[in-house]
Amino acid sequence: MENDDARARLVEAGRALVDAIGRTGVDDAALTEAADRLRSVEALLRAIEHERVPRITYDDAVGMEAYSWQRWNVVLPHLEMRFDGIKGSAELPEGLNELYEGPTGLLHGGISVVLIDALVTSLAQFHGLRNVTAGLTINFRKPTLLHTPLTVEAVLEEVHDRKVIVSGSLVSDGKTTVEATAVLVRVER
Ligand SMILES: CCCCCCCCCCCC(=O)SCCNC(=O)CCNC(=O)[C@H](O)C(C)(C)COP(=O)(O)OP(=O)(O)OC[C@H]1O[C@@H](n2cnc3c(N)ncnc32)[C@H](O)[C@@H]1OP(=O)(O)O
Repeated sequence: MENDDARARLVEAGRALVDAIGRTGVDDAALTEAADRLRSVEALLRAIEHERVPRITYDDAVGMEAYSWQRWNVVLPHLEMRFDGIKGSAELPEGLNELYEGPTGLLHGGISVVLIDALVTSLAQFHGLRNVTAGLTINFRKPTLLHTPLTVEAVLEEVHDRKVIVSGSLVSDGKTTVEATAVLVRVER
């Protein structure tokens, strides 16, 4: 990829912008001016486009003990994933903010599912098991607070012919708030 530092700076600015758009209380004239300016920034960026948002490929993920998931995607939470044998984990040291709110002050359950699904499927990929999620059982045990450190955890439980079972959980400030079991099915590509 081109210069990682420059792209990281852009993505960080983009994440801050998305947050500011969500919370702004400025008047209509300022909203209109902001929209016009953003359209010109968009045109600048679209001068050269990738077909997809750059991300790690399946082949690169096999055996890679640490990687940044969705580092270049301002829409999804960025996770620093680590893999060690049958275990995987990912940290969000500052937790997530109101952009991801479900019940007031709490993380939306669907976002918890995204975090867990991302880690369990990536753990299987680390082991060279190319997969899609076929089934996911989720239990929301406790509310997950916003702005609270989060850890996502996964354990590779069983590997069958095509089926792979991985358990996952979300830990918020030391408490397990969400537990999951995923049935992954191995696919050709
Ligand atoms: C970092 C790198 C980034 C690069 C790559 C990043 C990819 C990461 C993926 C991210 C995770 C996702 O979001 S994945 C997206 C969401 N998921 C999907 O779109 C999947 C849609 N579903 C399908 O395509 C299909 O249903 C499949 C492929 C899952 C299965 O279809 P199939 O190939 O015809 O196989 P089938 O015979 O039905 O099933 C195979 C075996 O699995 C079992 N099985 C199938 N479904 C289930 C189920 N829900 N619960 C229990 N078991 C099941 C069957 O009983 C059978 O067992 P047995 O007879 O063998 O015992």
